[in-house]
Amino acid sequence: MMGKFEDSVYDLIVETSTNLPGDVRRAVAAGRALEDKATRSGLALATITQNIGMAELQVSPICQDTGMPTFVIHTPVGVNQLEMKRDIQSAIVRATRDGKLRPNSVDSLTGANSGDNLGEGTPVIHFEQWEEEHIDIRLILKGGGCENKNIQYSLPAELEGLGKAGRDLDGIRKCILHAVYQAQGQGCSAGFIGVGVGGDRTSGYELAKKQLLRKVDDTNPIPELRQLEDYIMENANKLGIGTMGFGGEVTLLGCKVGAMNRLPASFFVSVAYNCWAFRRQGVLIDAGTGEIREWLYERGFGISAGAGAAETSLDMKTGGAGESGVPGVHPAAGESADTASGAREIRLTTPISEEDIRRLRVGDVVILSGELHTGRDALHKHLIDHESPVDLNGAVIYHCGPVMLKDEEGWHVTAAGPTTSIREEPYQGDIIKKFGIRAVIGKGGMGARTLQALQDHGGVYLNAIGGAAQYYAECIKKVDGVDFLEFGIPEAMWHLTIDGFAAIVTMDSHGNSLHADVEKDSAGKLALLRETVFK
Ligand SMILES: O=C(O)C[C@H](O)C(=O)O
Ligand code: SF4
Repeated sequence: MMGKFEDSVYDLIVETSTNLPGDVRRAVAAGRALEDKATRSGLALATITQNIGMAELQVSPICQDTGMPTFVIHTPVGVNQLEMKRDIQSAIVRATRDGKLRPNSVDSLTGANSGDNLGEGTPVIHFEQWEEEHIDIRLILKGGGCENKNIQYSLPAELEGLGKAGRDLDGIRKCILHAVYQAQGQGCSAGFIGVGVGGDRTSGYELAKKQLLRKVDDTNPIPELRQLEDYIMENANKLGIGTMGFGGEVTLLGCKVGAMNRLPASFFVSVAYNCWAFRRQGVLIDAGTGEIREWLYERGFGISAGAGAAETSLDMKTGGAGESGVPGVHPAAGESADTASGAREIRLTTPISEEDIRRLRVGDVVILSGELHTGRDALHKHLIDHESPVDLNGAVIYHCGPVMLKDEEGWHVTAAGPTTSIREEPYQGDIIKKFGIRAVIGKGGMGARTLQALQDHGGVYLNAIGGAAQYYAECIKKVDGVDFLEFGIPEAMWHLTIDGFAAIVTMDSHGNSLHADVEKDSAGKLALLRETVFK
């Protein structure tokens, strides 16, 4: 029975992880059309577009964080759901082995990575029955960085900048604006949000996530909610947060709101924030054979996420491998050149001297060559009271948990974008000083303690483009080694040789932080949206 079902689920997983759907690509293209090309956000969007194309072409993960696989399934009465569950699990294991999913299931008490994406609570599978003849199976791969920016409000509430949010449509409006504001660039804006109004704390979030299954360009059948969605789409972009929190015109690409009944005492507004790498797809499956009958969202093939005109991504600008994959010519080492956006472009090779670092300013584009070392949560915690296995003097630490595959020749990088840096805020400043690190690469920015350490010691924070996992994987030329593989593949310390790795200085050694500036500026803009809109 259903002999092809496992293959069909495997195909759905690969498609979801590697080929961004048509409606999402069109939303990214619409965003690009609104953004000034010659800005940091314009560059970031161009890089994102390039990455979407590379992932499709190479059938490789769009982002290295392939998220928590979440299936929403409708089956005809009488279909064996236990058998389906086993097939889904084996498709997940196969997709992980093939590098289409990163091993992402971690034991919460021991920290052990199961290695195959199976474990207590993973994957998430919601079954429901229906009286149709086919099986409808939808999959969302939502990464941890944007999941961390989900937020739930309990009304009435007092919201920063917006004042009182009551139990009415205007109160909901304020919650949604606040949700976009508090995410800043950390969930890899420009994002998509699903909002659940009502329910309890659990069903409210479920409703919010279900909104993410709607097509980006659909219209809400409930008039008040349609109005609210339109209002949010128009006004959230006035916050000026921009792509990756770089500041700019485009912060939100989609907003979908649903409502359900609540208890008299509770009024929850639950917001599910999804990054631009909005990976969800679905298939209609023949309940007899298990074969795919139909894709439920337009597939991405041939749909440009670009705005049409030929524009410059970080990569093309710096003369690296462009969309054609043809490497260009880099300026000589250490040479700086001015670019169309007015940003200075500076080439550095590791190890980096204090003098070179002190010359960098917020807004500079740095093109790195040499070696870098990945490190995220487990490593930072470890380094606080242990020595490093390699010399980190003048070194570059990359907040990254890559997708890696091993064959006879050794390890290969399959996807390697940055992770959210703010999680390392409690450790980073001390670690920079203890080991003499000169540059930290990540995304979303860091806080006051790190900024102080950068100033005291002579260091910079470089913001890479979140989700651009194929783009960065191409800059990694060699895997030199690995330490702490026992932390699991994403958390291990990978030693990598890079060439032409481009990122933007967003915190420098002179006390400047673009993140602090954008946050302050957007707080001011949020307060302008305080007046009641829905009476
Ligand atoms: O885990 C990762 O690699 C990235 C994560 O999704 C993040 O946005 O921080
Ligand atoms: S790194 Fe960014 S794009 Fe990737 S899952 Fe995290 S939030 Fe999404």
